[in-house]
Amino acid sequence: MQIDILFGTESGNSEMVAEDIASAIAEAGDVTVRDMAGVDPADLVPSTFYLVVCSTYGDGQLPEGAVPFFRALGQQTPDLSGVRYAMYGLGDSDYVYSYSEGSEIIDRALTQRGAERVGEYGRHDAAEEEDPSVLGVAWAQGVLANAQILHA
Ligand SMILES: Cc1cc2nc3c(=O)[nH]c(=O)nc-3n(C[C@H](O)[C@H](O)[C@H](O)COP(=O)(O)O)c2cc1C
Repeated sequence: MQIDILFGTESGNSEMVAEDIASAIAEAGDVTVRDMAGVDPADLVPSTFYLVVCSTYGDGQLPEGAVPFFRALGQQTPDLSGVRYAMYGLGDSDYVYSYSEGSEIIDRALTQRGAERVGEYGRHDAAEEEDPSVLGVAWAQGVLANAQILHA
């Protein structure tokens, strides 16, 4: 199955995580990594499974790279029925009132357009010690195994 990893980043962490996930799951099928900044949400299709990796900036805002994608979701209102995705948010719980909100903004916008979120909502907290890629790879492998896209 085609797996498309979409990252939304401001300072590069989400891109690094997306690339590391792609390397780890390369045997699952055709895996691509794309910056959300260059993705038209109207082009998302049910035959592809999407892994979305997105950080939070400002105070609960989208990272710069995710803004055009979010705007296009609101302006074009594409019908994303049948599209399945899983979400991994990067954030920092020191931002007590806006922890991981950027990914949640994208998550809400996708479900409002009819897409279906699948599996565990992954999160990396920069206030903790864990490596975002190690957690992200384990998250992706779990999601893909549960969705029977990747065999554990
Ligand atoms: C200026 C700034 C603002 C941030 N604001 C938030 C925030 O509101 N909520 C949150 O959960 N994390 C916040 N973070 C943490 C980032 O989401 C975290 O460092 C993440 O790993 C960055 O990923 P990126 O490099 O892909 O953008 C902020 C980080 C910076 C530097």
